[in-house]
Amino acid sequence: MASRVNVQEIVRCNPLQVPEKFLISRREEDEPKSTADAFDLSSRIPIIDLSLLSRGHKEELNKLDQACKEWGFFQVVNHGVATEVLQGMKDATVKFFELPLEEKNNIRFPPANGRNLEFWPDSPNGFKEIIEEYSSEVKRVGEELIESLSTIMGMEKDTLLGLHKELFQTLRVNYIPPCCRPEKVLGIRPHSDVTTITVLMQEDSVIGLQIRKDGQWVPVKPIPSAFVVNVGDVIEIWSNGKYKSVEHRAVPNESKARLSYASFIFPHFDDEIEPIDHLVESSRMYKKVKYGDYLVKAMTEDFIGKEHTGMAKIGSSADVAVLLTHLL
Ligand SMILES: O=C(O)CCC(=O)C(=O)O
Ligand SMILES: [Fe+2]
Repeated sequence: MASRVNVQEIVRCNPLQVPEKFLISRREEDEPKSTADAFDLSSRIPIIDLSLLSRGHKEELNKLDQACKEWGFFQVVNHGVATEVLQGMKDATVKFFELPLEEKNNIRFPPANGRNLEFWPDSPNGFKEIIEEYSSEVKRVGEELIESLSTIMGMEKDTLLGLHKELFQTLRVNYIPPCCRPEKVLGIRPHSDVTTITVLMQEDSVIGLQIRKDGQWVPVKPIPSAFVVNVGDVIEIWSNGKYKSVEHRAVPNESKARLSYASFIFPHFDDEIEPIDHLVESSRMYKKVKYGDYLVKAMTEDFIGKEHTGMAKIGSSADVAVLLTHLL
């Protein structure tokens, strides 16, 4: 198999030289910087107690509603996933990243079709097993959150889950090496997630995730053992824009590597996504899209930030282009 670019090797061989392709573009340099205001906003990112939420606690459901409307992001505590499982996942992953480069280069890339243990590497010892344990716990957390989303969207608890012909889940571990020029480099470019929801575990001691809010890049300060959850594009479309799939990015740290564990929860490729009738108040903002087509286009074309959501927006430039070709 052809070897892939390995950022650990790049940093090991030449820690002071950042390759051109990792430097932020001019367009991204125009982005707002994180200011004191951003740090202030950061302390207002909602914190949701899953045990209350799942028992139908009214106040907690209201908090979720506000969080999805105003932030698109929240942290989840009291989720019931044992600390040993969270730590076990982190420990095994660190061991995985310490494996020799040749061994990592021999790993097959899975097709993007959801959770399948067959595609995860056998070493380090116990890696597959902890991934399975961690992922099934995260799936339970994801399902409980989707049930509460269904409730706050004015539907029966199981309606949203039922709109998924099948509920898929994938796990991506992001590794961002320490970087000598953190202000010039982006670890993960600005994007919104093409998911129903994303459940992220971050390092307890390294800040890296930033979300776009009120024209600022707001850091999401880790709360030990909490998950960071964000509403994805699918919920934004189903709710006709009431709940926001918010742009976010990850920046490197000067002295420490940062790992993050993103579990993406999303529908079947054949599912058709469109605003749910009773959530359309005045005008319909999104048209019907086939999830698989939307995902593939979002992943393969050169979009920045939330540009790809234009594919589903009524009245976007993509729409006008189609109309023009029909008229000509
Ligand atoms: O590393 C992070 O905190 C964010 C990861 C992320 O946004 C993603 O994997 O989609
Ligand atoms: Fe993301």
